[in-house]
Amino acid sequence: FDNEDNNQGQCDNLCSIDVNEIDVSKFISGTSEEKKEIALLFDKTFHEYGLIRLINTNLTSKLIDKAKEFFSLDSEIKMKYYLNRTHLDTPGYKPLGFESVGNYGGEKQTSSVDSTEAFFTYFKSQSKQLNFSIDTLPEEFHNVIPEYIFQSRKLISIVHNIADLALELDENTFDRNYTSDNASFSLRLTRYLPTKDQEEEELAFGEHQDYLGFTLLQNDNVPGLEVNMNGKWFRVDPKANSLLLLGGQLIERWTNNYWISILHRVATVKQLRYSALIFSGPDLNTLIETLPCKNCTLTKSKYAPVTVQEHLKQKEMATLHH
Ligand SMILES: O=C(O)CCC(=O)C(=O)O
Ligand SMILES: [Fe+2]
Repeated sequence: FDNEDNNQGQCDNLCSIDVNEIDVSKFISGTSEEKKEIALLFDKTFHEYGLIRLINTNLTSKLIDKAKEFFSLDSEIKMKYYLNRTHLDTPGYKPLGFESVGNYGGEKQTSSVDSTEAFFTYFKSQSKQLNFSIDTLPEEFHNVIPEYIFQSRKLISIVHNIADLALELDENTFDRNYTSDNASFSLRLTRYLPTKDQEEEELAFGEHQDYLGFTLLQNDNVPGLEVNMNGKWFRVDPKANSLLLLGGQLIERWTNNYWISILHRVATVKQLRYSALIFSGPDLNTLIETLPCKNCTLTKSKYAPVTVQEHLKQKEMATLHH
């Protein structure tokens, strides 16, 4: 990690940060020595920063291309897919102004006019069997969403393998919690509208930590993502053909704060901006308590054990109070 432009002392607003990278295909085909080396970098990076870049993965940018097509449809057409919050198994569209995203507090306010729209797909098991019918998806997504779900589930498993190795835990420690039909994965496609030449910098998505396990974040080549490290905000510049990996709050709880769940937010920018996020969550009845890893157990557990379901309930309450 480097603060790229720090030396010149002239980052015009925030400095950008250079994110450590892991070559996933090298992990898959690597010797056990190479795997260990990658796990070591993963461990160090999640301990110090909580953010890593993945390259050479099985995920392509096809989904983002299709998201651009879908979001450019007339609002009337998109509204046919309106998200029904009581039927979360059915994928759906959240229009502009539906709810203010991520107004979680923090020093900076989110834009007063909600400037994001999204398409949500909740999914569960790791099989090719989907928990929704393909017909409920807009045509643009018929091929790409099932494929993305399947491939991202595979990638999350590999991330879990790296995490097991990094914490010197038994094989399958992480992934075995994500296998029942009760696991809570979701795909969120988002379009952020550009700023309207305002003087004042605003946020499109307020500062927050993700709630659950690991998050895969794919952007198009547009800036906007900002992360907080040791109290200071940095820009994360986009990089083609890569994904970012973040840990949610359960990663912090599982590791007793040895690994970091990074605080992040999205600034409004001058271009349209798209992102595809996969949030991975263990089975709802999994009890999250400190894992038996050496660095996790150096101090007494900072958290009481909690089930994923209880944790989610507490989070929903917390956002309601903002
Ligand atoms: O769109 C992005 O780049 C990040 C959005 C985000 O952090 C989230 O949806 O949790
Ligand atoms: Fe997030």
